[in-house]
This record gives sequence, structure tokens and C-alpha cells, in this order.
Amino acid sequence: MIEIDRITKVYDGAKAVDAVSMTVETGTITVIVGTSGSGKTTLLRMINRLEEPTSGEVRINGESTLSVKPHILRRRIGYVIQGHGLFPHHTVARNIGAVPRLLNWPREKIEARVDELLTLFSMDPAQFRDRYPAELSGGQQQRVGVARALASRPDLLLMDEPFGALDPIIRARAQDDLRHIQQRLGSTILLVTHDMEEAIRLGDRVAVMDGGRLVQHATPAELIARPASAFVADMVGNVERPLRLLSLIPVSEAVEDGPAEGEPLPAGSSLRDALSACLWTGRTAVPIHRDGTSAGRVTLDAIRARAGLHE
Ligand SMILES: Nc1ncnc2c1ncn2[C@@H]1O[C@H](COP(=O)(O)OP(=O)(O)OP(=O)(O)O)[C@@H](O)[C@H]1O
Repeated sequence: MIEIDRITKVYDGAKAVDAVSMTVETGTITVIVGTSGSGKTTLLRMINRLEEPTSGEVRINGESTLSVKPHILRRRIGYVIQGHGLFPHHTVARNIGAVPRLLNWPREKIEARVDELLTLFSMDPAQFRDRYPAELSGGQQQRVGVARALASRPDLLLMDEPFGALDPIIRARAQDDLRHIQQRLGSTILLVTHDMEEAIRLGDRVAVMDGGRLVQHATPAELIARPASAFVADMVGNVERPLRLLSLIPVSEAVEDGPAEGEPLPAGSSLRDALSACLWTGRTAVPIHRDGTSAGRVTLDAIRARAGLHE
């Protein structure tokens, strides 16, 4: 369990983080969401002491982080930032094994852990172990970045906009992967984003920040049903509106001629169903069937264009 207890950071007389308290249960994902400058990154960096709190305290399984030397603390807390931060001149295996090496794990144990993680992230170890970061796609680099942060089985994984550099389709897949792996490993994760949709999709709990303060800490369903303030309602509403709109439009309104791979959707489906099918399976188009025969396809571009037509 992670207990954040009235933690505050003052820069030049201004409170970047203002007496934030929250408890994060072991084995859950908490997403910290808020507008730019609301204090999300500062809050995250005070947990692994990349920033020292002005006041307040963080306890991990009852132990104050102030009682542990920062470099020791950081080996116990994984940290993933936007754009992966891999060492460019080290192979994938060396990158993933970086912290276990610092912890003096035996070589065979490190190699086994590297292969286990690559397999978990759907990257064949024989193919990827000896590659350099520049020889990977953006999505693969991001997965290696997360694998590296998980390598030593940290008490906690901190992620700061980890998917910010990925395009929307890869981003959705990366989110699904993270959820899946977190459930397999039982990791405890605190993730920062400015994207409420990502927060609702990934979080067991969502912490909404505004002006350095924690304005609501709740499950995604509670947040949507009972936003604590107009600010939260606005943040949630803006996410839901295009999706609600898409769920009202039948696919027949956006269907076009052309090929598409995979499981077809019935003609009575909504564009929200089609969007979901694209994101879930990583496709850019889905085939549409009417009475068992092909009626064309719906593309992600067509869905996006319709989602934008709301004025
Ligand atoms: N080292 C620093 N010195 C002075 N002020 C800082 C410093 N770091 C952050 N701040 C200020 O603290 C506030 C919170 O910044 P922070 O980076 O935590 O916000 P954020 O919510 O993560 O924003 P973003 O989404 O834009 O990254 C901002 O007003 C910022 O200008």
C-alpha cells in the first residue's frame, strides 16, 4: 500500500502541489489526471524523491520514503517517462537488465527475467534481445521501456505520460497491454496523463488534480456519475461527448466500398462499436455485413470525421 500524506511542494512561494493525500492499494492502477501545470508530474516525482517534498510524507508498505536513501529508493520504484528513455548504445537485453544488474542479480537470473518480460510483451526474445533501441518501432521501444521498469519487480511503477508519443491506435493497444501485464504481475502503478479517456480506460482509481490540489479520487464510474465539481464534470464530459455521439450513428452512414480484414460487424452496429472493434484489434477498417453478405467497410478515418461533425 502507498500512502501519500499531505504532500506539498512550494516553488518560489507558489504551491505546485498543495497538501495532497491519497492511498493507493497494492496491485491497482491509479491514474493522476489534470490540465497542464496542475502538479501531476511534481506529485509523481516526489514519490521517488526526484523532487523533495516541502512538507508531507509518502509511505510505501508503512515505511517512510524519507528513511531510505534516494538512489536505493529509485531501484525499488520503476519509472517510465514519455519517449521511453532507453540507453541508445545498449541492447534491449542490457536495457531491461539495467536495474537487476545494479542489484547484483546473477547473470542467468537476469537473462531469464529479460526473456520472460519480452515474451510477456509479445516480443520474441531470440529476435529482439540483441537489437538496439533504434532498430525498434516506437511501440516496441515503449514496451521495452515498461519492461525495463518492471524488471526488478519493483514495489511500485511510476509512469509519466508513458503513451504520449504513440499514435492513437498503438496507444490503445499499449493501454490494453499494460492492463493485461499489470493483472498478470499484480503490479501497483501510478500513471500521469492529461487524457481523461486514458484515465477512465486504465484506472482502477482516478485522481483529478487542479491547481495543485486533489479535487476527486474515485473509481471511473463514480467520476462519471458523480463528479465532485464543475471542473471534473467538464473534464469527464468532454471525453464522453464524441463517444456518445458515435454510439447514436449507425455504421450505414459511414460505410464505403473497399477491402477490410477480420471479423465483420453487422450493419445495425453503431460507429462506436466500429471504433471499438478497430482499436481492440489494431485494425484501421472493419468489414460490414448485411444479411450475411459484404456491405463494404468502415474506416477509422471515416469514424474520426463523423466524431468531429458535432457543431
Ligand atoms: N523546477 C521547478 N521550478 C519552479 N516551478 C516549477 C518547477 N517544476 C514545476 N514547476 C511549476 O509547478 C507547477 C506544476 O508543474 P507540473 O510539471 O507538476 O505540472 P503538470 O500537471 O505535470 O503539467 P504538464 O501536464 O504540463 O506536464 C507549474 O506551475 C510549474 O510551472
